[in-house]
Order: sequence, then C-alpha cells, then structure tokens
Amino acid sequence: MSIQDSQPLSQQARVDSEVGPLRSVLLHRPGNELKRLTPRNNDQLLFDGIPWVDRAQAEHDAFANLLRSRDVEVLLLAELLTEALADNRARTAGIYAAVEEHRLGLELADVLRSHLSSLPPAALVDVLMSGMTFEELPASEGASLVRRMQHPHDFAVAPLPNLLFTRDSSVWVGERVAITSLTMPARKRETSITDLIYAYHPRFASAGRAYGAHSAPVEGGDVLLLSPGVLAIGVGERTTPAGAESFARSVFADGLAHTVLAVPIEQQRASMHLDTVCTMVDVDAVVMYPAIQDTLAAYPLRPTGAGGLLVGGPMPFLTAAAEAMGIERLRLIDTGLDPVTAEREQWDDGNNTLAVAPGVVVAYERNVETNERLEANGIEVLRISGSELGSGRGGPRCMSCPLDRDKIN
Ligand SMILES: NC(=[NH2+])NCCC[C@H](N)C(=O)O
Repeated sequence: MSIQDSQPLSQQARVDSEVGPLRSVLLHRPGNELKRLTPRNNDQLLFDGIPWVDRAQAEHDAFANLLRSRDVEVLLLAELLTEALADNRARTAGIYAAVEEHRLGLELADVLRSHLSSLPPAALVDVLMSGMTFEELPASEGASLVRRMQHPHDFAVAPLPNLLFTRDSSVWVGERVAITSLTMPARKRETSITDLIYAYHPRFASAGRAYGAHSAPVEGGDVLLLSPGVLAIGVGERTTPAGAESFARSVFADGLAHTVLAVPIEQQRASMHLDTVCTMVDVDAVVMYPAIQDTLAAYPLRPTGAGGLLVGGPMPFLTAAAEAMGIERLRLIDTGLDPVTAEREQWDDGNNTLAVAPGVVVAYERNVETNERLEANGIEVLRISGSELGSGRGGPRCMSCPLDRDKIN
C-alpha cells in the first residue's frame, strides 16, 4: 500500500473496546531481525527458541490474510516505517535512537551515523529493525579501541526481534495513541520506531497523543479496553504500579476513561502481560487462565475531578469490571481445563485471543482444548498456526495493534 492510497486514518481512528468489529490493524511481518537469534542471545532477546524464519513468515502471512478476509485493513510496520523515513526529521530521530555512543565509542558512533544517513530508506529500515554487528560496520580510518576489541559478531546496533509484538509498543485509547514505555532492555528501542511512524507518517498526521512523555513503564499487552471509558491495566513483570498510575492520570486528564482497573499479575515470564492470562472474547465475556480465576483482583482508579485520583479496592476483578462497565455480570468463559493442560495452553498463548468482532476471535490452533471450550460457549474461533511465531511467547493479540474498531452497541 502506498501513501497515496491510504486514507487519512486519524480522522476516524478510534479504538474504545477489545471486541468492536476490527477495521484496521498494525502488524509486523517478521524479517531479518529473527535471523539474529542464536542459542547464546535468545534469552536476552526474549525468545524461547530459535524460530525457522521462512515458516514464521508463512504463518504470519496466513494471519494477515485471515484478517484481510474479514475485511480488516492490515498495515505493516516496515512499510509504514519506510514511508515515514521519507521525512528527514524521521531519519534523524531513527538514527539517533539506534546509534548508542556508550556502546560504540565516539569514533564508531560518528562513522555509523554518517553511514546510516547515506542509506536509502529501505536499507535504513533493515538496520533499524535487524541491527548491525561490529563486523558489518563500514570501514573507517580513525582509531577505535572498540573496533579492535569488540567481538565481530557482537551487536553494534541491537536487533529488535520483538517488533513482531506490535501490541506492546503503542496502544490506541479512543482517538489517541499512546507510545508506551517498554521495560525490558531488549525492547526499549522499539518505541523510537512507533513514535516516528505516528509522528511522521502522513497517515497519522493529525493523530492525537495520549500518555505524552511519561516514562514509567507501561506495555500495551497490559492494557485492556474493557468497554468505552473502562480500562484494565495489568501490573506485573512489565507495567509497574507507577506506570499504571501515570497512565490512568493521563487518560483521565484527556477525558478518555472514567475508570482504570489496576490488576496485579504474577511477576513472571509466563504471565508477563495481562493479555497472557485474560482477553475479551465478547462484549461481556472474557477467557481467562483457570489458575487465576478465583484470585484475580483489581484496584479501581477514578479521577476526583480536581486532577486527583481515588484508589479503591482491592476487590475481585470480575466484580470491579462489571461495576465499571455498567453491566450485571462480566461472563467468564470457564475453559474448565485440568491444571496441566491449562498451564501448557496458557504458556502457548491460549488465552491471548484477538477479537475481530464480538464473539469472533483469532487463536492459535495448537491450543486445542481451550479453543473447543470457547466454541462450546458460542465463540467463533478462527485458528492460525503459530509453531514458529509462538517461540517469541506471544499470540494473536500480542501480534496486533488495532488502529480502528467500529463502535459496539
Ligand atoms: N502482549 C504480549 N503478551 N506480548 C508478548 C511479548 C513477547 C516478547 N517476547 C516479550 O517477552 O516481551
């Protein structure tokens, strides 16, 4: 898709629920950045295995095509980034974020900056996403101890394999987009990319910002738009209490929400984000990891009107959510799985579904039992394969950032 074809989205972009019919979504087709993963760096780069890249791309293409077949417009991160880099200010910002002087030393930082400045947009995009090793750096005359001593295969610019999980680095609330603040060192630079897309791609020229320049950690996988005006924010390994609080203050100040539920989740990899244990599958229904059903709690936050914050709870999550949403009950689709199957399917993102409409969700096919229980409860499940995609520990919800959803009645 070219810039000319694209509609000025920001006029109608709006995401105020998890389940309203999905109209437009941001995905990232995994590329060369996955080829950087080795058994020595995969832990640090937050992958649990070494994906077979061609197969991961095929799986991702099938995911994107499934969404297109449901009338969802799919925008791809690399294409948006390439187009955004037509603006020189975007190039400067992207290069500035990628070249870390403390990693490279003065001489190499200078060499790399001028090399990157000379690249055409597509080549620059490749470096920004898949990084560069010391041996790939351009030759130079100047003296550099770093070049002499650093291992040639070390990264001069670190790759960003987790760009695949577009959910985490930005999130739309109503008509505004929030650039999040990522916790893990391996992911921090991702937001420099989403930031420059939303700042410089013509499509988003008039998109308003939420969360501004706050830096307390908040990741999109923790943010659930339960219904218009009601957000749940997981607080655990990624989003901190301070992050949830400042996000809440920001959406209250902008009039984007009246209640934010801060939801404690265990600080461990298996439940790194709220969306790894709970996602919405219908306007009034969630699927949830059985092991936490009885204990998931919430601290309801509300604005005082005078710019202050009221902190309530803790109380049971389902009760707090129903109350804030103004419904009698938030249905929990009980997958009723035995603890071992439940744990296996949770690990494989069985609870990480992406709703394309109320009661219609995309899910990994491998989570056979969770999917069957969803169907038994009247949810339509659109299955995708994710044997390779899943090695990064993320499912359909993590791999998608909705840009536009229809309102729900
Ligand atoms: N919203 C999500 N659950 N995202 C999953 C992100 C997975 C990624 N490998 C990470 O560890 O950060």
